Amino acid sequence: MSDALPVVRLTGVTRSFEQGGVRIDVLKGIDLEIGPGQIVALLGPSGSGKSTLLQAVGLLEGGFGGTIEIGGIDAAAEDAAGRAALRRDHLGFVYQFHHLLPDFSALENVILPQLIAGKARARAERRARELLTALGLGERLSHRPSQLSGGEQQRVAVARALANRPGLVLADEPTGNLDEATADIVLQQFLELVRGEGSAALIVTHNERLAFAMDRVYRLHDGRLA
Ligand SMILES: Nc1ncnc2c1ncn2[C@@H]1O[C@H](COP(=O)(O)OP(=O)(O)OP(=O)(O)O)[C@@H](O)[C@H]1O
Repeated sequence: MSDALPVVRLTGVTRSFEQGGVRIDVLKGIDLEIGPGQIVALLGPSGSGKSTLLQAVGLLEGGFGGTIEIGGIDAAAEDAAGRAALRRDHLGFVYQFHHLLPDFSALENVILPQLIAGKARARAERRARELLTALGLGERLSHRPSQLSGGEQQRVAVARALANRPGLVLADEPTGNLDEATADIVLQQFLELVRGEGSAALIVTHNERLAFAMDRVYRLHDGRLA
């Protein structure tokens, strides 16, 4: 294990929900450390709290106990703007459904987050072309999401997540809405690209075979990681 700073470190992270007067403890004390470039699979039955754990790392929601550090910075010590900056500078997101902007082309969907992060247009476009081409979409740059297949849409979402070179990519069942054969191909391409880029990743998946091709595999069970 190198002594490089982990991209994320969770210490004793907890999360409970209260519904109709009943309290459920979904996360009961999660310790997790992911180093630079490490690809980590997260498995677990439906309702075990995988998405909740990704939300903790994604800093989009409050209500978590314990400590969440991103790039060595304690997220709880930051205000909303500080947490937004941590997300922008360190994290990329891929969801089960792509959430691409429908009125923009594949290329523009990958350029946009880079412009928001302050990159110059020409550089952002070069990067977007490079990523989309690596994912086999070099001939689909000007297609809108509705003109792309489900697998192609998801690959654009992958390119978008990687556009700003995040230290950590968070992926919540990134191929969950695709048929099995397409899901396999897209997840493999995603893994190869993440590896090539040197990003770390935390990937929720039901694909045990591909999970075991990752660097580490965790299972979430009864609120804890094993
Ligand atoms: N906002 C909420 N309010 C109340 N309960 C919630 C809320 N969000 C999640 N839960 C509960 O927390 C538990 C974990 O949900 P979560 O979505 O994290 O599971 P998951 O492992 O991702 O499941 P799946 O594989 O089905 O997506 C579930 O019992 C769910 O009902």
